[in-house]
Amino acid sequence: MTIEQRYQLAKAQYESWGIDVDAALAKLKQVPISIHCWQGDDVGGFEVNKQALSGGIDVTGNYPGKATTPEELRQDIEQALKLIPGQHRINLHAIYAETNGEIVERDQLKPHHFQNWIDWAKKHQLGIDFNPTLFSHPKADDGLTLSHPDQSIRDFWIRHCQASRRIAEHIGKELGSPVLTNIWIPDGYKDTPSDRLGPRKRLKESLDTIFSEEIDSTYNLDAVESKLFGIGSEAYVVGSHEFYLGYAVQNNKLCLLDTGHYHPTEMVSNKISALLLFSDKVALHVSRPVRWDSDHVVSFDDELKEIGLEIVRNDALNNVLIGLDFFDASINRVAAWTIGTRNMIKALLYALLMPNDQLKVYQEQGDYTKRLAVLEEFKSYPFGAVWDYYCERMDVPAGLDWLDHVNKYEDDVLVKRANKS
Ligand SMILES: C[C@H](O)[C@H](O)[C@@H](O)C(=O)CO
Ligand SMILES: [Mn+2]
Repeated sequence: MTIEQRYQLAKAQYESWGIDVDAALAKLKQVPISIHCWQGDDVGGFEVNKQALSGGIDVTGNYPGKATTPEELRQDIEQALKLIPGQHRINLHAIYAETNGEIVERDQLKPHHFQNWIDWAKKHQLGIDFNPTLFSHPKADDGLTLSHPDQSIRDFWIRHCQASRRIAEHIGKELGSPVLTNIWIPDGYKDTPSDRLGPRKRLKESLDTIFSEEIDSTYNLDAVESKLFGIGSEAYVVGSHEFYLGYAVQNNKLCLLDTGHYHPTEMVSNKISALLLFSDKVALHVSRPVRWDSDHVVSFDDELKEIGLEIVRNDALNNVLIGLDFFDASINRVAAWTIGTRNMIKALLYALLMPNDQLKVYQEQGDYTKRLAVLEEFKSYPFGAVWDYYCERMDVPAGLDWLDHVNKYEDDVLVKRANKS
């Protein structure tokens, strides 16, 4: 049976529930996923005076063929994009600046240091998102940045964040699409602090200074990302969830929820509807924590499906800015992007193919038996047939065929690259 024939059968089954499958696919096509560039080079970046990865995050594995130049990184992303249906965005960190062999301090970064990324994004019709990088730097060696007791260190990082917002504004103007600028800092303490309030007061003041410069939201949107703990900040993180939730709501900023940044049984899917009642937009870093904030490649698991459902059933496809955040160096990095991004899109499709309106009615009527029965029944509906059809229509490989392309790319490009270095 062809993909088209399998699709027609699946479509009929979904349509018996009143689900408009073609409309679901048309909607899906419009949803951009912000794909993080840092999966491609293990969060290295291209600074001339590059430092080891710090900030309490870690990448394990040594799969051959890591991108070591901006050209290689872009080439690898292009390969992944050929295997991912839809038109997406690329999420950059400030350390991916191109400075022509010159050492440029992070507080001195300018829009032109990202011109190659902008030109490339235009060529491939991609949006860009941005992150100041407040780690892997001598001024973050003690794990403190915007909350540092030393004013001069705080000022340096404030200037870096200000520079980042200006870069984002420029990119937003150039690409005609607002850039999400997300601030994440590693600040915290390994052991029980003797003062929790002081560092948080300093962080609040630093953020107020950073955001005191008005930037048009047509070009730039600001987000703040909390964390529960990191390596070396096990006891206390300055930018906790409550801190940033309060800050974002009070200051009209986006709260960015990273799925790896909460207690292991605390689910981001359960937070989205709560936040959307107080904020027009919410941002996500979809990741997969395995026992801790391990940043595994996103899997098509229960939590991912639940995130997709929460976005779709609350009609929030335009309100939830979906970004990815994982970095696995133990497998082919192009495959990592492909698997994780396809899974995110699959989760949205899965949600679009649910009888969400009926399920709400069952709940309102107190018919929890039917709610559970239908939710379970749909788990074995022919979702894969619709997914394959979508991939084929979007001109990317259906099923596992994408892996042949990755294997060929590995032989043609990655192995040769690894052998050269
Ligand atoms: C590269 C980091 O993962 C990223 O900036 C941040 O979003 C994070 O999640 C740190 O744990
Ligand atoms: Mn994150």
